[in-house]
Amino acid sequence: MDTTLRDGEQTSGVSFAAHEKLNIAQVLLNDLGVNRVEIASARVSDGEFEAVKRVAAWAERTGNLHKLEVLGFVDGDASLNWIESAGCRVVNLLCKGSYKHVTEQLRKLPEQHIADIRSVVSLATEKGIEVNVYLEDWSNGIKNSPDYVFQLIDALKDLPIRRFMLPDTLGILNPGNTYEFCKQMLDRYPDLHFDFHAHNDYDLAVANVYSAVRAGVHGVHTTINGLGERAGNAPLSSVIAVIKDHLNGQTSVREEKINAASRLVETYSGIHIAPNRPIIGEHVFTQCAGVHADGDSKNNLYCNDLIPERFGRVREYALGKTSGKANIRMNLESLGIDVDDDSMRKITERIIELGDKKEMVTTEDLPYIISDVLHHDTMTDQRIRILNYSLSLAQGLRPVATIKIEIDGEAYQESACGDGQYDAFVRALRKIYSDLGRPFPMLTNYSVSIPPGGRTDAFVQTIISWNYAGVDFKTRGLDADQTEAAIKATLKMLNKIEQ
Ligand SMILES: CC(=O)SCCNC(=O)CCNC(=O)[C@H](O)C(C)(C)COP(=O)(O)OP(=O)(O)OC[C@H]1O[C@@H](n2cnc3c(N)ncnc32)[C@H](O)[C@@H]1OP(=O)(O)O
Ligand SMILES: CC(C)C(=O)C(=O)O
Repeated sequence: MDTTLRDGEQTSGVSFAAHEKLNIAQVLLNDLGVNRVEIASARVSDGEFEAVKRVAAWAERTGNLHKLEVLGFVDGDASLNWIESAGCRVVNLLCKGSYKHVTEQLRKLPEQHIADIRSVVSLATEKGIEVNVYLEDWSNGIKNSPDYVFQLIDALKDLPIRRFMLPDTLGILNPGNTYEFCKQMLDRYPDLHFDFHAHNDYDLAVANVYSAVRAGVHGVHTTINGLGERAGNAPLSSVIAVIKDHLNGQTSVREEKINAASRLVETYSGIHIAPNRPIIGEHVFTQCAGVHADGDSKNNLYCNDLIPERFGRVREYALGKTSGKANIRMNLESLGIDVDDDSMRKITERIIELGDKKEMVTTEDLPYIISDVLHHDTMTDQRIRILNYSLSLAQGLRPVATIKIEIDGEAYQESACGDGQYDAFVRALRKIYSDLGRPFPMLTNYSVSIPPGGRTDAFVQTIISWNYAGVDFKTRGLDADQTEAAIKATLKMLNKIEQ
């Protein structure tokens, strides 16, 4: 069960708009093939009610309604009415899984709490709403008040409850005791369905899911990109890979769709994915060390089972201080450039030198480096050139760009207004491309930074991400002026798409 839209939205700073919730639910159920999604907590807000209504209407039309779940409270008919009016049919009832939570948060005796739960379950059954039960703070409960946990389950086990869901609410478990506690539940209640819900406070969420599955739980909860309260939940990407590769298990999730889903949630949530996050991080399929690149060219000696293509990604070879000839050759090959051994040595030396200065080098920088190092103009191979441009910026007026470019020796000129100087530049460029009937890539990200480590000569680095014919790539420009850096990155893109 994926709870990106409920626990994931409990990440500090995250709030999904209704259309974003709908889109994420569609991606989870249609593209990824997740079995169930938890889309909200009941009673949260009017906006949340509208969002749930919208997702439920779509799910009803497409036969997915039984896969939508909403967290509800033990509050008589209040949560149930909310869920019913929003058009949903499954409640995940938030019951207290530790003695501490019942007595200190609800300030009730276990018997009173059990009576309240019974009454909600009975109301839900009357309304035709299916019930799953969360045992909130179960990990603490099973450690410190197991008698209460068993009293609760003994009292509920014969009610129409489809699943009992065991949360490690505070992320306090480790792989050893997750196994032990889950096994205890499964052995004591062999006829009940148990889900495990991990939290990542000790960075053990995925390891704990691994142990819970080994112990035999029937379902696990995940979120895209590991979003969730505090340090988050178990990320779907890693859980799917671990179940397949380490537990020899099968899931319904289509691995090759994971990357696109992660990027979508990254955009909607505004929570950046760390570049070294397994499976989905930007750099996790990039080999940096020369020895690794060399080994890959000799029967993929440095590849494991996490083949990037499994997850809709590609292997890359970084260029920098730790590059050897193998890294550079792989990149040159991808550009269709062949150089002799002496030139290769000189290019390698220059890239190492740039790496020593903390400069980032991308594949698209290579033709420029080659021109510079070999003192011959490989740039004559460049089919597109920017001949002239003027950018205007005036108080109270929209910026205007006039540009003149050359494509295969033919010059073209256009002007356009934009929201900023670079936007105006790109709009003018788009006009030329559109008049010529040439496709133009989609700009998917734009970041400006000082090169890592800072530079005294005040250079700025603009890295632009593009998508062209379904392929994602980046180009980089370095200049004292931010807009000029972006224009340099754009020129690299224009020539890259011609290859
Ligand atoms: C571990 C988890 O992730 S649990 C996540 C549960 N989901 C959420 O909390 C969703 C977001 N929450 C909200 O929008 C709000 O907190 C609401 C609408 C649920 C309640 O709002 P408020 O009425 O303002 O109460 P507030 O948030 O201050 O306190 C929570 C109340 O719920 C009670 N409560 C806690 N757990 C439960 C439960 N399982 N069932 C019923 N009531 C509960 C608390 O005892 C407290 O009641 P009190 O005010 O009478 O002491
Ligand atoms: C909803 C609750 C049970 C939860 O997310 C947790 O305890 O971690």
